[in-house]
Amino acid sequence: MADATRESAFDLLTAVLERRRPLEEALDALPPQQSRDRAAAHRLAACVLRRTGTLDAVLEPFLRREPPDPVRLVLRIGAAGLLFLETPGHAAVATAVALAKARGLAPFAGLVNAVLRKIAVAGSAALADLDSPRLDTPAWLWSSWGPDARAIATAHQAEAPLDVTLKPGTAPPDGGVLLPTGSVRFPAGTRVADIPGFERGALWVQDAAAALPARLLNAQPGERVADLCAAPGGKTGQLATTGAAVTAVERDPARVARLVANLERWGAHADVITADAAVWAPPAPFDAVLLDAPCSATGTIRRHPDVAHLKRKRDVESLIRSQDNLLDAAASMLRPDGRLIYAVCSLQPEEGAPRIAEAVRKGRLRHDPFRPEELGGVPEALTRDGFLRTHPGLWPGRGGMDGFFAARLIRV
Ligand SMILES: C[S@@+](CC[C@H](N)C(=O)[O-])C[C@H]1O[C@@H](n2cnc3c(N)ncnc32)[C@H](O)[C@@H]1O
Repeated sequence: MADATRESAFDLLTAVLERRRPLEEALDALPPQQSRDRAAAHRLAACVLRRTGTLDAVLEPFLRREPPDPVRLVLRIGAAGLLFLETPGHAAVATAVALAKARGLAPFAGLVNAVLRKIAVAGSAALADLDSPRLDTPAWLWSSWGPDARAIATAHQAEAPLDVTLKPGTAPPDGGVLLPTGSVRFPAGTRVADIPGFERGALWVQDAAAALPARLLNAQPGERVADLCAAPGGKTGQLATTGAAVTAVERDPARVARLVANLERWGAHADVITADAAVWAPPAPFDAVLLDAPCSATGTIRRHPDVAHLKRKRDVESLIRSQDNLLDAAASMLRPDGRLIYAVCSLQPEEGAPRIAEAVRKGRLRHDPFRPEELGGVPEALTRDGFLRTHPGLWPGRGGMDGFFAARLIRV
């Protein structure tokens, strides 16, 4: 019998690569009988997505002709186990052969067996001389990242650590490392539910870089603050625990429900509005607005390796139109001299500085550069123009961080 983890991983990978569904969505859609192996299947599928180019390069010399896509998937799963997940050779080969049979690919079982046995014999020597960071990165992304491409792509090869944001007054939990920016970091693979304080809502999962935009807004007690595009609410939680009066705007009702449940668990209060932030008008202007705009999310590839497979260059072109619209809307919500933080979890240059230039050109906002003391914990993320630019290659000795761009604008 094929093993359930590999069958689930095969189904997850088919959903992502054939049906172009996000990996998280595919995980949620696993039938209940497969959900027991969810974590292991997720890890295996994520490894294949992270290392697809390398796995195909390793398989290449052993394939005389192009196998059907599902057979290639079985081979990638088997090779990932052998080369990256320390699966013993005989187990990786036997489970891949069984998987081929279970998924109606019995005529290819002999091929799977022969190819994987050869890779098992070669071991890590099969990886020698391969430029993995480059092989595992789509060409359009590599070229868009300029001189940082190799550092970013190298960081993408490893599983990301787990970062949490602490509610003010919470002591850093045991086992975590307090980062210079205030987030607490746990080793990759840590289950958040196992961290003391999680159950009582004293902390929530948020990458160290993702925690910076809300800090840079510097919300003060009593200020009226808006959080636009708010769900699942990591940034709303940060703002609400400053004592500011927070209004969170989110358009997707299912995600609003998650946001409300999260705020309740954290004991944080915000007025939650279900609306399109590009058209919603507040009853009175805000002192400050955080706009965490929808984006290509390429800054989260190390956590969501499916993004590198699913996003296309043309997606960025349509996203920047909605970013410009949301910036216009955010400007309209601010009082004179009110401040706006624009943030995106993207590594794509078009979603960063040019959006700020466009907003400034329209005349209602001016750029207010971040000062070095505001980014004391991560000075390397401050650009010469006064923007925040993080990427996974920063903090190489500490486990990196997600890719974020942020800028501050003032209503004139
Ligand atoms: C990057 S996520 C936001 C993450 C969130 N700020 C946090 O820190 O947890 C983007 C969110 O924006 C929402 N969204 C996208 N376009 C929107 C719009 N025009 N108005 C309101 N919400 C929007 C999406 O439904 C999604 O929940």
